[in-house]
Amino acid sequence: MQSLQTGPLPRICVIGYKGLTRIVHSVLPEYAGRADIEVIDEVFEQANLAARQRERDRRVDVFISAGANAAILKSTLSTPVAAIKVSGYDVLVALLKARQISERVGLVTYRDTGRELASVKALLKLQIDQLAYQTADEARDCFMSLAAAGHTVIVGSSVVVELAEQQGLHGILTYSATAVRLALDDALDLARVSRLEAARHERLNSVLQHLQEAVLATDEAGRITAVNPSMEQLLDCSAADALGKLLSSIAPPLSLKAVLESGQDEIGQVIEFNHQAFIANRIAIRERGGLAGAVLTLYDAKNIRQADTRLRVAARARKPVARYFFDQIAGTSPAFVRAKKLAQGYAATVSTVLLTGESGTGKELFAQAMHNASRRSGKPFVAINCAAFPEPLLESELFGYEEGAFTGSRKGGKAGLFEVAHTGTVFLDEIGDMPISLQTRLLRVLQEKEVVRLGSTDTIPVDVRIISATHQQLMTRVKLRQFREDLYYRLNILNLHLPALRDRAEDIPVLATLLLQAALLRLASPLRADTVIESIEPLLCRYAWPGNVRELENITERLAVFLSAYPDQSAIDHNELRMTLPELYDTGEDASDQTRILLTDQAIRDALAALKGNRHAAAQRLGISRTTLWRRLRAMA
Ligand SMILES: Nc1ncnc2c1ncn2[C@@H]1O[C@H](COP(=O)(O)OP(=O)(O)OP(=O)(O)O)[C@@H](O)[C@H]1O
Repeated sequence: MQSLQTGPLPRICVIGYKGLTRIVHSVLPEYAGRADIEVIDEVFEQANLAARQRERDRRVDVFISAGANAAILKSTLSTPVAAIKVSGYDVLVALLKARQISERVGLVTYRDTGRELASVKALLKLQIDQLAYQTADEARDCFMSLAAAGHTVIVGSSVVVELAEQQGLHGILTYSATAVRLALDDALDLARVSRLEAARHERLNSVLQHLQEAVLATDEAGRITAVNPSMEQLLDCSAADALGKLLSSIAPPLSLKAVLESGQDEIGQVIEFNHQAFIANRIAIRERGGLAGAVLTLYDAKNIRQADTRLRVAARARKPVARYFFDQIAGTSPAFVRAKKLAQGYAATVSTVLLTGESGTGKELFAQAMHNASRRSGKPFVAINCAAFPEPLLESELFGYEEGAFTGSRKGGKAGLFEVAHTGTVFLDEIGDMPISLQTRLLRVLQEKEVVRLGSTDTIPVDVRIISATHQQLMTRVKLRQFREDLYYRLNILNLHLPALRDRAEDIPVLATLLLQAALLRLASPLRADTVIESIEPLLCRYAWPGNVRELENITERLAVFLSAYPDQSAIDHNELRMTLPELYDTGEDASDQTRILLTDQAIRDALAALKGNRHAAAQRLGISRTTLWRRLRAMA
């Protein structure tokens, strides 16, 4: 036994005997670096044992042997076997050697060499007695009868040559180095093909192993030839126990008999197995035109239902999206800039955010911008106002329902907002108004990351980020036991307070200008928002803005409609404006002050004239900043 090469080369094992192995050794150097070749010097049963051992240990890609040895190995091993074949030329060379010793030669061949030998005999003018064998015992018998017939020179395989030598006769080997080389070349080809085949098999197997679906295959008789781990689990039976058994005896409801008989595939059948519903596909396997077996694939009906839900949600015409980005959020006051920076930082995290602030301060705007600046951008953004729905409706909106969950429930059920928002963000506005029973369900979603539809027991995994908002003091509600404390801490991981508009007065003219300009544009008015806003700035800044930016939006909208009736700004009727925006005038201050609302160029000139050009005093009297006065004067120049 000898190993000439190591490494990831094709592994070849040559099993020969005496004379043959000597020839093999003589050619091995020619294969250095091309194959890892082991040579075993054994015959028949011993050779077979040695080969089986190596096959069990997966140490060999291809075996090589000759004559009866090769026939035995081929019938017992599943590893490929390349045979060293004796050619007519090899026999001719051996007979020529024999003729030098005697004119009568005994020839023992593996199986009958046929007509080829007949012509050789005629050419050599030799008396050749030929006997053929198939088994080891027959080889021995052939030799014995030739020896008994008085042959002194016997040509044959290694075993025959050895027997001759033991009897003091001449034994001449039929094998040649060329025959060995041909067998080695065949073996290299076989090894390459079988390695490719093994790699493909391994790849397929690993796909099968990792499939969530339960898969099994049978041969044409219905015996199991492959099962994956999901199927093992379902059958409650290991692959080792299942392989080779009749599927109909292990799991009659899964039988593939009908497909094996008809050759017709059965796709998408609903079956029940182990009290679970499955969708079953039974597919016939065809090889070289004939039916070679069948494959069964079972899909868990629950997973299919969930996938169906996702598909329906994905197919909804209007996708729930966030429209706002941070750069669309206007405001330059330090308090606002701080809040925006903090929100941008939060956007980069995965944590839950609680936004607090009065109504209309921009909480939803911030939630959308955070979503769009997060890794979830492009995924759904779903907002719901928890104060806007009665409890049962809010529950079904949030968690969805199964068909038949309640009277009037929609056919096919309905996905809740958490399902719709899967992989994205859910914005829960006015969270402080969520009824306590729903707070418990919400907490479950946060903890388990799964929802259960109304009327169902199936859990649906959801991956959502939650941003909630409130204008209330949530802690006070916690103390009054109107809000669950554990939920409060779950929601309030990151906190962002948005300042009221009156607490960031600097932003009022900025926002008012932007909002008015947008409103004027919508009305196709040529007026410039900045000059209008400058003229009413004191009035805007004096107002408390209880409705914050939303209220400012409403007022600028109204103002735009009013202004669009005046193509010439200087002709604006101040009393009419007062009627249009009464809340701004309702400050309890002297009415004479309020007449300055629309600060015309003339009003500025008048003030400066009265105060002898003192800009500081004029700005004070006009109720505007010196910068505003300076800008207006420059525009008037
Ligand atoms: N900084 C801002 N820049 C531009 N528009 C703003 C800004 N802040 C708020 N808005 C606008 O004001 C309106 C109200 O904002 P939003 O709905 O986000 O407020 P909210 O705090 O969520 O209100 P509520 O608590 O009443 O739901 C929206 O139309 C929004 O576009």
